[in-house]
Amino acid sequence: MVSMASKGALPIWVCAKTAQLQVGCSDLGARTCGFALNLSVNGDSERPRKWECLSVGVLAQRAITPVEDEKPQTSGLESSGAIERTQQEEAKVFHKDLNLLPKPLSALDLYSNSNDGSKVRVAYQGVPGAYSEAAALKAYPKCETVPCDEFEAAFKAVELWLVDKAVLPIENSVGGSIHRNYDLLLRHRLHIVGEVQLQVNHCLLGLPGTRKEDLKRVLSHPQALAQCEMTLMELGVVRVSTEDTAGAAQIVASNGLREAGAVASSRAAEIYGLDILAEKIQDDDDNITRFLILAREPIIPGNDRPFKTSIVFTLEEGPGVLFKALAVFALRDINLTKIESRPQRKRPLRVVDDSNKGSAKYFDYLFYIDFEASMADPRAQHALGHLQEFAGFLRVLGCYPSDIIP
Ligand SMILES: O=C(O)C(=O)C[C@]1(C(=O)O)C=C[C@@H](O)C=C1
Repeated sequence: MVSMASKGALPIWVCAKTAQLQVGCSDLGARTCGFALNLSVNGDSERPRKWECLSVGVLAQRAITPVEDEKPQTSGLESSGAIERTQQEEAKVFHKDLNLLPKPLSALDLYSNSNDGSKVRVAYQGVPGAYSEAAALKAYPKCETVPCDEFEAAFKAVELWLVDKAVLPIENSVGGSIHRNYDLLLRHRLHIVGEVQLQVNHCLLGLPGTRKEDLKRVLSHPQALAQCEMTLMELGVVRVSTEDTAGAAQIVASNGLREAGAVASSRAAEIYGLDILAEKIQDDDDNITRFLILAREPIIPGNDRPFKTSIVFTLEEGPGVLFKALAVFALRDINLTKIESRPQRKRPLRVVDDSNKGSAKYFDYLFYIDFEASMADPRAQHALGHLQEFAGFLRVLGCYPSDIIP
């Protein structure tokens, strides 16, 4: 079967002989994109000979699709006679409009040279209208935003070259850390290449014509519900968790829920056709969420503007080790902006054998630290060299320009 590679999606190539599937532009292109799927049905590991564009995936929204020339070579045997004619007929049927011909993948498709991010595809968790999407647009005003259902899907989308970057929330000034993303940072091998600080002004949304007094339930992301605790207490509504704030607005709108409201952005109200029943309903006026921008490659640390570095490490057992670890920064006048500890999942308990007093168990932690210095700064290099003396494990998660709220 051959179907047309429409604009806005990735082609899936199938080998007629082995039924191997490959997603991407060409043999080379797909490898470059890092997601060749080889599903051999009969165990035949022979190099595929005849490739057809089977269908287009829902994996991506913009075309990164091959031109005819980019198809993997067909052997002389198979390109002869009837097969060749059939292919020519198919080509006529499917490529009448030259604009529909897929464009070759170029370096510009993968990296942006422009500051507005017009060539960048950025994954975020949630649906259009989520704050994470706003954060992506703050970082790359003309980027193409790609919604993902889970944080992990956004990590994977970058790893699989489906997108260039991911923008994910890491902490909020009221609600605190988003632990899931700390854990995922360690599990995945992406690099932090930037941060976005976003002022989050929550609105209470409802179907057109509803009044906030009529609401019995309010739906939103747990972080957003926590950030609006006082307003929601006053309203006396039941709080219902959703995957993201805009998703809550979508549920209220698409189900025509008259007795339910959503805590979400004013942009979500616009997108899903809801009324804004109250504005700035967060407990703290300065409600800031900090997002991280993740990419496959690190950026070259600079010292032309303020930079931050994020690291994660473990410490060996001993008195004052955390104090010593933090001192490596204090000694060099390096300011720490964040410290977070997470349990070491594979080794949550440490058993200390002391025959006089029995066995004591302590929790073992991973420490995440952000500090205000670039890795181009010798102070930061020396601090990390010093830290290695106490750390069992140390990884630099990224070095990136600090963001500011204007
Ligand atoms: O639900 C959204 O809109 C999100 O982008 C997620 C999120 C979060 O996880 O903290 C982002 C910003 C706000 O703090 C509330 C929710």
